[in-house]
Amino acid sequence: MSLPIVTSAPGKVIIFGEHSAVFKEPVIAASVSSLRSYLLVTATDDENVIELDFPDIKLDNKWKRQDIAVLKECAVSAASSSHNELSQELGVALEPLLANLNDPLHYHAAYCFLYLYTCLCGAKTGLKFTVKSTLPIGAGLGSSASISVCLALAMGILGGHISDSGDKLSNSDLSFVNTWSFIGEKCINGTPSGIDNAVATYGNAVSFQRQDDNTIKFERILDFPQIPLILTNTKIPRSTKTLVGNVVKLAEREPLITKPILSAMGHIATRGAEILSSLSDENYPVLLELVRLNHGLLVSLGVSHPGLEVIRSLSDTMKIGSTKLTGAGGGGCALTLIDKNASDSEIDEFKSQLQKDHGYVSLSTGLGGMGCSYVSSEKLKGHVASLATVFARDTTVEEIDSVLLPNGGPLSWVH
Ligand SMILES: Nc1ncnc2c1ncn2[C@@H]1O[C@H](COP(=O)(O)OP(=O)(O)OP(=O)(O)O)[C@@H](O)[C@H]1O
Ligand SMILES: C[C@@](O)(CCO)CC(=O)[O-]
Ligand SMILES: [Mg+2]
Repeated sequence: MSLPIVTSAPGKVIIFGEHSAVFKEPVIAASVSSLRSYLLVTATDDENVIELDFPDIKLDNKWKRQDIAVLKECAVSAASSSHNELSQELGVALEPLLANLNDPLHYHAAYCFLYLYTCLCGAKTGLKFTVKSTLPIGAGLGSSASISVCLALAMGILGGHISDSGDKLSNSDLSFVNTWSFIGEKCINGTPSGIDNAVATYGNAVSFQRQDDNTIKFERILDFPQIPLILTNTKIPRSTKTLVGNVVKLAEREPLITKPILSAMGHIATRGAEILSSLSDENYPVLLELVRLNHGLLVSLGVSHPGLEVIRSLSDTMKIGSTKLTGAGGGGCALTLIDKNASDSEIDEFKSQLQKDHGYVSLSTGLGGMGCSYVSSEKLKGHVASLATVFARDTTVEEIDSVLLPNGGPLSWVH
């Protein structure tokens, strides 16, 4: 395997079914292929270390060969056991390597990295992993899944599980990345449903339902319609792990109340999928209604935030469309599905009021597009200097996009 290598994965928007997905209800989500994470793997100067450089969260950490070597046995056993649960033994063995990381953002990112690395690459050293993302972190757009997918794909190639000589990722490559990025999501989030990593792996749009036996009913929706929506980032920080944990606790405390709420959310996702598969001017208002219903149920589970209600309330007042939180909620992003009667100037006014009065940022983006992808070292020849520049600290989104964004930049991506 020659270096450098670059991998990438998109963010996602959940249209219907966040939180209920964790309780094995159906969920529909689409990739946001213009907002992505990118991972560059290079050789380190000191071949006795592995280095993790996550400039977006100001984390740069190195581990020595002997620290990694002691994990070998439990990593082999974790890699060969069930891929639905994390290995407690490996978790305990990793603790001393994470002991200096007090910020939970750092801890979970490094835990995900080390868990995947030891399982997929063994005790190899001499590698540096640098991650840059154009996705807002912790805002509901699947940043954690996109970095897990980047890591799983790169480590799949480095560990010899995925060949980097083809011109396409095979179904079994994608299934490998999906399985291991789910493990990475577990390291960051505890009990994810697997929807975020599935969308970041496969791209486009996906309908997904975890079954009671933990298998997944999964459909790739290749002709997902472009629905007119506005994403608004409140920039209110929150953690998916905490929000999902709170809903799980509520469901344990009040099963008779929460079960019908969660199953109603599942019915919304099923109905939403039906409407999206035959979207027309006639049934479009039903989609708006489903967004309103879905948000109301999420509010009842306690995962909204006054800052998100500002967006919902303004879109109702101005009759712009229907708003729901997207992702885990508690802050982060809301999506507003635009009412076809809303004029362009009203939509502009809606965005600028949210910006002026609350400092919120509107993200205009299409849905769907490329899932995980990589550029092999062969195809990176001639680009090494520009890669060093964009993966440095403090590069802007525009600078990153100009070099790395698939379908626009100079690199030829395999996907
Ligand atoms: N660019 C990045 N660099 C390093 N770590 C990151 C990056 N992006 C995400 N992470 C990790 O993922 C965590 C955020 O994940 P979290 O699941 O809370 O939010 P999200 O994935 O953005 O939103 P959601 O899960 O609701 O879609 C961070 O705490 C960090 O550990
Ligand atoms: C809140 C949640 O439903 C979506 C987070 O993007 C959690 C999950 O499904 O893993
Ligand atoms: Mg996440």
